[in-house]
Amino acid sequence: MIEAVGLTKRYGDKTAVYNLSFQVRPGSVTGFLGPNGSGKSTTMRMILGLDNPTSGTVTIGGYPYRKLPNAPRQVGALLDAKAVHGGRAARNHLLSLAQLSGIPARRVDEVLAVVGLQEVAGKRSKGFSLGMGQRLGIAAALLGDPQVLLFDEPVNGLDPEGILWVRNLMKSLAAEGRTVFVSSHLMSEMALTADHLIVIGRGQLLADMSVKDFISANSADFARVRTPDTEPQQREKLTAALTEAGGHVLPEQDGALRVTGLPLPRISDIAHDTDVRLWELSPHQASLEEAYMRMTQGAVDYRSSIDQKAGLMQPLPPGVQPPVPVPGQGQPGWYAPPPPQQQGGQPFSMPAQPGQPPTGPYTAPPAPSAGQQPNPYTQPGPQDQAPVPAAPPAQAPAADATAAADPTKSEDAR
Ligand SMILES: Nc1ncnc2c1ncn2[C@@H]1O[C@H](COP(=O)(O)OP(=O)(O)OP(=O)(O)O)[C@@H](O)[C@H]1O
Repeated sequence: MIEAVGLTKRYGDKTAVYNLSFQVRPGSVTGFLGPNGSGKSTTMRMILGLDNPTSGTVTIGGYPYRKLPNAPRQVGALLDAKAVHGGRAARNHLLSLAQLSGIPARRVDEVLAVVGLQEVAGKRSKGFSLGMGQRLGIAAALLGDPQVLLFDEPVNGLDPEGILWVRNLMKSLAAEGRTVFVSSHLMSEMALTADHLIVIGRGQLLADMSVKDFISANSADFARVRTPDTEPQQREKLTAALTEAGGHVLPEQDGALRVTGLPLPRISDIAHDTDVRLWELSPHQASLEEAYMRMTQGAVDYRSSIDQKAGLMQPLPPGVQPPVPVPGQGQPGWYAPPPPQQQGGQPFSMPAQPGQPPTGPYTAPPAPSAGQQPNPYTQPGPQDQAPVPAAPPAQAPAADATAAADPTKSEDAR
């Protein structure tokens, strides 16, 4: 089991991970989700002893990684598939890792077969595609037949067949009773692969629950109801009547209402009884991806904006209007579909102010009590600062935990 308690990591004045506590249990795949820069890789590096926590602890089977007896045989990891000596053939790369960890050479051919790289085992990995590199990194993680496996974005660059293969591999490793911890940006992929989810945003815990619970909490049916745009009082009248009847009504960005807790025929009857005309009454199901994006939306550091192409625009011909954003199809600067403006608080929300606990059923742990360190989230929000690309980690993670000691690494620089 992997256990983090109050894990915090600061790089100068940047807090990458804050007060993170969770457990990753054997026998299941635990998905580790969060937007870009939310602290997933930093957390994984701390688990593997490649970075020291500023405070808090993280252990594997009760030991910090560096004190774990025979660590490379107990823990395998894929952190950065590109962190290999590119001039070396795939088989030789694995052989050197095996030698360093006291693993018999014949194991190399076994793992090459598992990941499907036998045909290219004699080729230098610098010619490998992203997907082949991922497979080589997975082979390195499997070398010691470890009980605990960590994979940082393992499906990155894989084709659909490769994604399916990784999904099945993770599941079969967990079915053998191993602890499998796998990070991803993709809720849709994790919903198919993982049994349990740990979701973080800006280094803080947003959710720690089974996928089953996540699905039952988030895939509820809802009705979309639209009243005439020209008569806003009709919308208010219907909102009041539906709420009184026990429904939960959320206004949507484009003026429609999202109604849960009432079947469609009942909504229709209530509209009829209150003399409200309907322009739309349709059944929908919230997608998990949407629920995840809503959950993490307040914690997104890097948002895109509309490409203005200011210096490149041709003058429009007389009488032609510039295009306007289409309601419901996203807005400039939105990373995710905008959340409904809720009447009872967001179901998932980040702290509105640094140090304040978030509201909602899936919330970060309570703010630290007296004596603990204050929440250091004092960086300006994304609106307050120009977006900057995520800085690459100062300490390049190795392709697997054993590769940290790869003495050939400096040859890459030649
Ligand atoms: N060595 C470092 N020095 C300074 N800042 C760092 C370092 N490593 C990570 N960070 C910062 O810490 C934050 C968390 O980064 P991290 O790579 O852990 O996020 P992530 O969730 O893995 O992101 P992604 O999904 O984009 O890979 C980012 O703001 C990043 O810039």
